[in-house]
Amino acid sequence: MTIALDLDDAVATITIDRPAKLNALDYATIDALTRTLDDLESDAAIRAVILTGAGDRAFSAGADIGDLARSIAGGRDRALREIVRRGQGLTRRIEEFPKPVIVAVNGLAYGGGCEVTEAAPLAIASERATFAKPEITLGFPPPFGGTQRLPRHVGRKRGLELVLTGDPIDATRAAELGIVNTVVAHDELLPAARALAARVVRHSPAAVRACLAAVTRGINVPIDEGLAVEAAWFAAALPEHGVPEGVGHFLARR
Ligand SMILES: CCCCCCCCCCCCC[C@H](O)CC(=O)SCCNC(=O)CCNC(=O)[C@H](O)C(C)(C)COP(=O)(O)OP(=O)(O)OC[C@H]1O[C@@H](n2cnc3c(N)ncnc32)[C@H](O)[C@@H]1OP(=O)(O)O
Repeated sequence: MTIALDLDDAVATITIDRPAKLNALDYATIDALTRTLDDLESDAAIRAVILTGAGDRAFSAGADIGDLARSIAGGRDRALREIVRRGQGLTRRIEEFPKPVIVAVNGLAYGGGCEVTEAAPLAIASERATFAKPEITLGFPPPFGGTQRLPRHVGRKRGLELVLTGDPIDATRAAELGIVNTVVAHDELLPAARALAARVVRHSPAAVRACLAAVTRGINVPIDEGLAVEAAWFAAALPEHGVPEGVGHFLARR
């Protein structure tokens, strides 16, 4: 099995476990990650997901180039089906997952490793982490959303600098660009990710889901459409009857 899963109270930690291959994501690993996400989504006891890589060198060196080569050798239709549609669907899944996915970047995050970090709602980097979009060196643009999310989040010129050069940036620069929320000492990475998860899961699942969805589905639409998204998810967070638990707690304080 090339992923490991640890369940600790309300938080699940998924570890990509192919350290000899710098946690490159072959199709078997991608499919295992997808199945795990399915299970975690339906497990009401799980309220947040941490995704990290095994070892100290890599979060993920991206797609397994051997698998990519086999898909591409099979022709454009096979490459589009096996790489682009599969991958765009998966990173979109992470982006829209109804529970917070926190990427804990424990090393290099290249290609798909960088795209997964871009798609996740929250990310913390080890001070040793580096980020790159080397797909251009392989002869194609990033196919898992990497040409779409990054420029939207960091601006066209800063996004294009990463996509067009393929050059790595360090964790500090990634934090400056907003690719990650914060940078911590290497040994503090998982404790920091767990602490962030704890700060979120202390709130009601309905409120967390509504906040995630309102931001994710509203961020790229015109403001009036975004306000309609916000209104819909405000309504979705309210109970059928009475007031939300947090309102009741506040009013009952005295
Ligand atoms: C919660 C659920 C989450 C769901 C997540 C799933 C989302 C799907 C995302 C995956 C697909 C995204 C598609 C993406 O847009 C396209 C790509 O990612 S293309 C690949 C991009 N990556 C690269 O180009 C990096 C390639 N690697 C390198 O350049 C170098 O390895 C390095 C990173 C610079 C490190 O160099 P070195 O330190 O010298 O180490 P080695 O090169 O010797 O590597 C060690 C070992 O690992 C093997 N390896 C490294 N990278 C890959 C790889 N991408 N694919 C396959 N194998 C890789 C390398 O061959 C060595 O193995 P060995 O030869 O020793 O057997």
